[in-house]
Parts: sequence; structure tokens; C-alpha cells
Amino acid sequence: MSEPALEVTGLTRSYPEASGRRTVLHEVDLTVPQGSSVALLGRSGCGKTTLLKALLLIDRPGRTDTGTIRLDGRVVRRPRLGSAALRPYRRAVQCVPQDPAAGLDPRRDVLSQVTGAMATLGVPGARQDHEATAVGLLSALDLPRESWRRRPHEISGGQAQRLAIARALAPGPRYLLLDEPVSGLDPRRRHQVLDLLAGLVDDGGLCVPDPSPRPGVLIVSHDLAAVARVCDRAVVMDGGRIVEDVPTTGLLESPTHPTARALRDALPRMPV
Ligand SMILES: Nc1ncnc2c1ncn2[C@@H]1O[C@H](COP(=O)(O)OP(=O)(O)OP(=O)(O)O)[C@@H](O)[C@H]1O
Repeated sequence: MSEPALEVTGLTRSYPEASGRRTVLHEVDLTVPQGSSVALLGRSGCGKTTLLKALLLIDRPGRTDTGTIRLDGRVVRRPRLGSAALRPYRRAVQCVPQDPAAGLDPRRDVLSQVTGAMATLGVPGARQDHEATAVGLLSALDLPRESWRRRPHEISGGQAQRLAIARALAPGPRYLLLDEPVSGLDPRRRHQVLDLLAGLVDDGGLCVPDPSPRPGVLIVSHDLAAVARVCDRAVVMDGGRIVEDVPTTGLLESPTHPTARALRDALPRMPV
């Protein structure tokens, strides 16, 4: 049996435009093995978020769109009716969106954003168990206790970002997809979140329940310096195609595609 992984093969996606449909993903193949950490890099508009949306089954493929998504070797089929059928997939594959505040429920406070996500997804355990998990994650992500009863509009953008990470980790996902997870953070928070993600990748830190298998992590970013700390593999996209898929060290030392070279060359140079 092949190792557990989240994978897409032959993924094509297009959007309608005045003269027909514009294809933004061309026959994309990508595998994220459980326990691995993959950076998805590329210029703005190259199709990274579109790929993420397809993996999350939140896009609406057109009739000509193609591709297969597999979760741990099994082909994922979109259920026709209701979101309940998607629950097992949602529990297994969680996401931290690019705009974390947009994914939060404006009526719920910080603590119940996390417990509510667990209840909605049918995570086993009583309310107190869910609360204990939420408290553990919020504390580990450095969200101060006085913020736990606030609603999303009463916390800062950085706090919303960390809350979104806690909420995504609470159901104990086997795969975690993060869209630009540190772009809105100040340098100190940025280091903190990158350290947390590195801990998640290295030793399963913050995994719920603990101990549990390390999740597969896919981080979408423009920023090679940030993801190089966390990810052992780097996938570079250009114009809706994957143009490089190498160990991160390979991308830092000898990028081959011009887009990959541009990412490497944009890194700040340390004076000798
Ligand atoms: N709903 C949509 N309708 C039409 N075109 C879209 C839609 N969503 C995205 N696109 C187009 O698809 C292309 C890929 O967009 P996508 O958001 O995947 O890029 P990205 O690599 O994530 O960019 P960024 O790094 O700026 O977030 C872009 O040209 C974008 O304009």
C-alpha cells in the first residue's frame, strides 16, 4: 500500500471570462505525504490559491475541468447533497485561509470558535474535552486568556491569524493547508508562528490528540525565506504549472527554472 498522502493528479481549473474560459491550472500533479512539509511558491496570480481551493473542495469545477484528488489513496468524490457527507474530509484536511478573519464566525467568541469547529465536525469527546483542547491550543499559540471571551472584531489581525491556526488544528487534521500564514504578522509574531509550524512539522507539537501522527503540511507563500525554515520540499508554480519540485535546500542552492531563481535571488543577502 502506498504511504498516506493528500494528492492531486491532472488537475485543470478554469474561470469564465468574456471570450470563454481562461485556464489557470494546467494538469497539475502534487503529492503531500502525511508527516511531510511542502512549500508552494510562485508569483502572484500563478494559481496557488486556486490549487488550495481545489484541494479543499471549495471550488466549483467547470464542465471541462479535470483532475483527481486522493486522500490516503482513496479517490475523493464530491457529494451531491449537503455538507454532512464532507465532514470526514473536512476533519482530515484543514485550512488556514489567507484572510483568517473571513473564516471566523463573527458571533462567536475566541474560545467557542475553536470548540464550535470541533463540534461541527463531530470530533469525539464531551464539551469539556473540547474546551480543554481549545484552551491548550490557544495557550500554546500565545493568545492571552483575556482575549478568549472576545469576538473576532475585538482581537487584532495577528491574534485572528493565530486563532485560525488553533481552530484548524483542533479537529486533529491529518493534512493542514496554510495560505500565506505569516504575511500579516509583525516580525516577532512571524517568528513565533514559524517556530510553531516548524515544531508541528518536526515533532508533531500541537497535534491533537497528543500523541498523534504528524500532519502533512502545505504552506502557500511568496516568501522563500519564511518557508525554508519549515518546509523540507519546495514546489514552484508558474502560469498554472508546476515548474520545480525539489528539496528546499536544492531550491536555495541551485534553482533551475527562472521563477525559482527569482525567488532565490530575492532572498536578503547577509554581508560576508
Ligand atoms: N473566482 C475567480 N474568477 C475569475 N478568475 C479568478 C478567480 N479566482 C482567481 N482567478 C484568477 O486565477 C488566477 C490565479 O489566481 P490565484 O488566486 O490562484 O493566484 P495566487 O497564485 O494564489 O495569487 P496570490 O499569490 O496573489 O494570492 C489569477 O489570474 C486570478 O485572477
